[in-house]
Amino acid sequence: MHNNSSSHRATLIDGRAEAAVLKGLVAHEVTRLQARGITPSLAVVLVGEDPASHIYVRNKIRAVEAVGMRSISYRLPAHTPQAELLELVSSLNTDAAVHGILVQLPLPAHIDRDVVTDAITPAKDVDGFHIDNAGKLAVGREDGMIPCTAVGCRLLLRRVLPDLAGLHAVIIGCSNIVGRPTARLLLNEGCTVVMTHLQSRDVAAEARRADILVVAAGHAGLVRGDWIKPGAVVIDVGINRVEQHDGARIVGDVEFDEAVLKAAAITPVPGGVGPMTIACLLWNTLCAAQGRGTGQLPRTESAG
Ligand SMILES: Nc1nc2c(c(=O)[nH]1)N[C@@H](CN(C=O)c1ccc(C(=O)N[C@@H](CCC(=O)O)C(=O)O)cc1)CN2
Ligand SMILES: [Mg+2]
Repeated sequence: MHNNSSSHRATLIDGRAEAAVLKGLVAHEVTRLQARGITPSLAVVLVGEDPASHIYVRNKIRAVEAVGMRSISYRLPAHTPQAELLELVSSLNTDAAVHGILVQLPLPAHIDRDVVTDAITPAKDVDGFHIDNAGKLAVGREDGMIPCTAVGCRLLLRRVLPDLAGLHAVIIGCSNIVGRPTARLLLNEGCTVVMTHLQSRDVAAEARRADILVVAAGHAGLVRGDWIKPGAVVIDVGINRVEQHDGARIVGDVEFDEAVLKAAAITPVPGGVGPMTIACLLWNTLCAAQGRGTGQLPRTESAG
């Protein structure tokens, strides 16, 4: 995938179309489970008033219900004591009618995120953040729950690169939600993976070596066109709200207008990774109801 001509524009990787294909697959499987008297159920817990979190939670609940699953939502005030949140998690763990449990992040500062995620029964941990699930992925196992955004990134990459083995993948940003699990999945695919972060000496130089560049730094416009090797595939995980003269706009971490002239393929923001995160959450909830981890997603026919 190499193109240097000045008229070149990258292929857009359509996350909405890809997500629709996956949602269709989940909806079909939900029908089969319902025929056996099982309705997959997801408990969604939101603590506090973060406006973006409210939107994400609302979108997740809609998506859950659109594929025929059940959602149970809990909205707790920002001052909720950690012990109270842990009690709720504990009651959801023992409720046989609840298959998946999701605690929306970020949590208020007085709550220890790790304590809460580790309180969720690993088999119901549809975010894949529990230390048992993270640990499985860290040692190359994919029989646990795998974080939704990472699974989504891999699916989008596979759409344009059927064989990832041997490719040089550079990840910018090493969060437990995105960067680290995505690195693990790409390592499992046979990529050479470089993980970069705030302390990395020369992130641009690392990025320029990438066949696959995954950017999850949370920094609008961080990646410029000259950071991208011609023909690279760019996955932009960033979601940044920027104010402009004509109102607010959502942009990624990649300077899209520059990158589109260099990359072979790129995910847009919005409409790239974001919709896949939600579709993969539905898949994980289905898997939890089936009593198994995320597993391998079937290779779907082209979405677009
Ligand atoms: N418990 C979790 N918390 C958080 C996660 C997570 O996976 N589990 N990820 C993010 C937020 N997130 C889901 O929770 C999320 C963010 C954005 C999108 C999305 O579809 N974005 C749109 C554009 C955004 C917009 O228009 O506002 C897109 O990219 O097209 C989905 C999910 C942090 N917290
Ligand atoms: Mg997106």
